[in-house]
Amino acid sequence: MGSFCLPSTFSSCIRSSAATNSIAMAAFLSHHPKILPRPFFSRTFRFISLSTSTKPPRKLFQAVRSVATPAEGVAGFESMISGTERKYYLLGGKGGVGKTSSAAALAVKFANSGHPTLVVSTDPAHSLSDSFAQDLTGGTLVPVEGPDSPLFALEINPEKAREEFRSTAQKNGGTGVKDFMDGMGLGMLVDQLGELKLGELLDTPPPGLDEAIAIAKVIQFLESPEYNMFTRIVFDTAPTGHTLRLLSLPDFLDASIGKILKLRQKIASATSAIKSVFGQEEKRQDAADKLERLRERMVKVRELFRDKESTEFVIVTIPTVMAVNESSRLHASLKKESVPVKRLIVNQILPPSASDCKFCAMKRKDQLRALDLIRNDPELSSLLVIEAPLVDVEIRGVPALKFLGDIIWK
Ligand SMILES: Nc1ncnc2c1ncn2[C@@H]1O[C@H](COP(=O)(O)OP(=O)(O)OP(=O)(O)O)[C@@H](O)[C@H]1O
Repeated sequence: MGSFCLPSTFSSCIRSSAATNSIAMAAFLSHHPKILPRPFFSRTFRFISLSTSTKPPRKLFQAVRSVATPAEGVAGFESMISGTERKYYLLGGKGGVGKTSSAAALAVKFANSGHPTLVVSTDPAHSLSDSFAQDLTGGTLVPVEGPDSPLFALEINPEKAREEFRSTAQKNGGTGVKDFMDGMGLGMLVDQLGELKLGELLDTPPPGLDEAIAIAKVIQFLESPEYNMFTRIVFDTAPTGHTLRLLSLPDFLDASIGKILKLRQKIASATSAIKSVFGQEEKRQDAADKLERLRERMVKVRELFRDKESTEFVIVTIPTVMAVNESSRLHASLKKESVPVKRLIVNQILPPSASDCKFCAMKRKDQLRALDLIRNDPELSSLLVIEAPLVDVEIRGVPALKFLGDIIWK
C-alpha cells in the first residue's frame, strides 16, 4: 500500500491505496498509451486519499475531476482553443502556488489540441526547465519533446542578458552594446543612455531592467517572423510584484520616451541651425524617428496586455487566507491596469477526508474557509474558479503535465 506522509506526528493520517493508483494509472494509460516514456510506467499518480479503503473506479474519477464554479459569461477550455488567431495567456500569482505547473500544463494541452505553442518564463527564478524535466535555459527557443503539435519553451534569463550586456560594454568600449540591445529591440535606449556610464549602471541595475528585457522579448513576438507560427503563447510570470511591474512597464517607458522626445525637440529647435551647418541634423532626426518607433512598439505591447480578444491573465492561488488576499489585491491591480482576467485556479485542494486524520481534517477545514473567502471576495467572486486537487507526486515532465492539464483545463 502506497502512503503519503506529512510530518511524522501525523504520519498515520494519509494513505493512498495502490489499487486506487493502479486504476487511475490504467485509465490514464488506456487513453494515452503512446505518450508515456518507459520509466514513467513505473510511476503512479495518486491524489491524496484520506480514506484507508480502496475506492471503486467511479469514485476515483470524481476525486480526479477538478471543479469549475461557473462565472457568468466565461466559457470553458473549448473557448481557449477555438480560433487560429494568436492568443496570449499570462499566469501569475503568489510564489509557489503552482503557476509554472499550471502554465506548462496549459502549454502542453494547447499543443495537444493542435496549436503550435510557445511557453515563456519571465520569472527570474525559472522553474520551467524543472517542470518539463528538460534543459530550457539559454534564452533561446527550445523544442519540448512529446506533444502532438510543436511546443517550444523560452526562459528569459535577465541575469545572463545583463551579464552579456555588461561584458560587451566592457569589451567593445560600448559599441557592442548597441548591437546587443538592437537584438533585444531596445537599441534606441542605448542611444539615449549613451552619455551615462553603462558599466556602473549595470553594476547596480535599475529597477525594471529585468522587466525591460522581458518586454523586449514580447516586442520580438509581435514583430519577428521566427515567432509567427505560434497561435498560443503562454507566459509563466514572476510572483505578483514583478508581474505588476512588467505590466505597467510599457506605460512607464512610453511616458519616459515621450518626455525624452519632447526634451529633444526643445534642444533641437535651439540648436538645429548650428547642427545643420555641421551636418549632424540628419543623424539627430534619425535617432528621433527610432525613438518614436520604439514608443509605438511600447504602445503595441500595452494594447496587447489589455486586449480582451487576444489576452487573458489567469490568477493562480492556493486555498489559504494569505494567498487569497494576495490574489484579491492582484485582481484589483490588474483591473486598474485594464488587463482582462476571467479565471482563478485554486490549486492543491485536499479531497474530503473519510479518515480520522485530525491534521488533514483541520487543514481541509481551513481550505474550505479560504474557498468561502473567495466566493465572498468582491474582487474574486466574479471569476470562474477552477479547483485543482493536490496530487502526491511532483508534476514533472510532459506526461505528468498532460495529466495535470487534463484535470485543470477543461
Ligand atoms: N496540484 C498539485 N499537486 C501537487 N503538487 C503540486 C501541485 N501544483 C504544484 N505542485 C508542486 O508545487 C511546487 C511548486 O509549483 P510551481 O513551481 O508550479 O509553483 P510556482 O507558483 O511556479 O512557484 P514559483 O513562484 O517558485 O515560481 C512544485 O514542486 C510542483 O510540482
